[in-house]
Amino acid sequence: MRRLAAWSVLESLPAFASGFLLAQAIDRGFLAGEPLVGLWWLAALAAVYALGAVGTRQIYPWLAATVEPLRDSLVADVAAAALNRMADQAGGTAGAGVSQLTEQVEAVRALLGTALRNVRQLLAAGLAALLGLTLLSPLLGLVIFLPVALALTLFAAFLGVQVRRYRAVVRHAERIGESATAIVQGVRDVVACAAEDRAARTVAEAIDAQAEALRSFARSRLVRLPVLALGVHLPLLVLLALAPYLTEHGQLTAGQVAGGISYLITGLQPGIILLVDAGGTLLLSLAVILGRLAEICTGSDRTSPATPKSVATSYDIEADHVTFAYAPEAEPVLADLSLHIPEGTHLAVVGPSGTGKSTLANVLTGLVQPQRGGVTLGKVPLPGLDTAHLRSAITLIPQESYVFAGTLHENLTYLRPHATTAQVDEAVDAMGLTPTMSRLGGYDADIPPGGGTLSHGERQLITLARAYLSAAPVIILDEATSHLHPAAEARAEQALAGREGTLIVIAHRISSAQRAHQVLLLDGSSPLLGTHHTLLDLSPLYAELVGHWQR
Ligand SMILES: Nc1ncnc2c1ncn2[C@@H]1O[C@H](COP(=O)(O)OP(=O)(O)OP(=O)(O)O)[C@@H](O)[C@H]1O
Repeated sequence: MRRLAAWSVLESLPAFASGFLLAQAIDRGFLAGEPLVGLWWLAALAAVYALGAVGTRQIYPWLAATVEPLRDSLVADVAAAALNRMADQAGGTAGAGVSQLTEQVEAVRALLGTALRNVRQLLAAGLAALLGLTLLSPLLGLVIFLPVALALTLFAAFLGVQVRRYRAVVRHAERIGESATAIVQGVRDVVACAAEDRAARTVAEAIDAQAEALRSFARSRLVRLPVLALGVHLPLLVLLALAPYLTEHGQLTAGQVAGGISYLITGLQPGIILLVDAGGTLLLSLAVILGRLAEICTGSDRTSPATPKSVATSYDIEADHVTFAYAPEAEPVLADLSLHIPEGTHLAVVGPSGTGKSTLANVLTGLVQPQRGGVTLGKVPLPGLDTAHLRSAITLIPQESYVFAGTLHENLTYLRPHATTAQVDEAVDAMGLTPTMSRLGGYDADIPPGGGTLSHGERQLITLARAYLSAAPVIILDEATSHLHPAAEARAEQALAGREGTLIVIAHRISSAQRAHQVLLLDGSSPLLGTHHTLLDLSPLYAELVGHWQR
């Protein structure tokens, strides 16, 4: 940087000397009736330009020597930070993240190269011109310096606002990329769940936010107008307005006026215009991208410090005084519910419609958070568990079967993509899915969007086989057998209960409760837990439900 600065002095020599030499050529040569002398001064000016060119030539190696090592160390820091942070995130796409960041480093390299080449050159020329002007005529120097200083102060005062607003633009652009990437990666799930509109809304919101951020940034750029008026137009106007008076009173010669105009037009004005226009956006981009990279390297871009999440080592489920309502003013669906489900239990949940059975499944899975009380898995509160771990520990199968466009094999192994053929065969056999598989033409049979010709029962069997195949120690079926006939339901439930681990069945038929070790009766007020037989004795509501089911 020091060498760059030193060669910049030589490079800006023409800007410093041009007005003075031009003034000499006019005053001592052409206006004094000595054209040859005038030409000599102009020849001196040409020589100074040649010297300046030597300075420019010497700048280039030092430009590269400044920019390239900076780029190398930035790439190393940023890639290391990105890889570290993605190693912390399960399922992080390190490759994409690092390539996006190294692109930003390339942008820094290009911007810094341009800034050091052009902005430095014109700013040095502007400064040299101002200095030359002051030496040529201290009075002119002062008169020009005042509006220029005012313009630069105004520019500097608004630079912070511009940087903040430009940073918001960059952040919103990143958000568009993130939300679009998430949707593209999960497009199969988006289509299978008919969530296209919601996905489109998510991206649209990010795009609207960026448009607003761009408008706000554009408004902050309006400050360039008064800056250009003060720094570029006013000095020339002042010089031209004062020139007749000052020359008449012997304060300035005609050559000095011409020299002063030359300083303004060839030195000062281009410097200020570039600083405000191209240089402004260039320096802003540089500041914002470097700031982003620094945040990534220091980890300060995360909204909250990453607290290490736990994993459960056992799978007892404990609900402790859980109260949950769908809205603050709504009646709680679950009120002060406490429940212990030891690992390995087969529990059936029964109750009239609307008493909160599905809600309980969502609370136990951590999909919704209770307003009071909490749920633990293996003594770890659900919010403290690593999300990926929680999702792989508890498989929730809802009544609406999630079958997506893909092969039958892909649908079966959705929760265990690396299952062996023997494991898949076992799951298919256990769920009684073999006839369906034969009908479809084997594991490679394509299932079209929406499930094609699959019956509701077949779809449910596919999702049940998927749950059977998953390594989840806890499976929750939320009326997931509602389309199966009783024998098929019994076969599937018994197979799932025979796996190691916990099975919670939100019962669709009384037979589900009869098969379970424990039955939880939800009736909207005081839940009851017992066996099928104890509840029959204890609870008229349960007896009524059983009677209703058996009719
Ligand atoms: N997303 C929601 N927003 C607001 N209220 C909801 C929501 N989901 C469920 N509810 C309400 O919460 C109550 C319990 O619903 P839930 O689906 O948990 O009951 P359920 O016992 O599973 O019913 P069913 O046997 O009919 O499936 C109902 O009154 C229901 O209308």
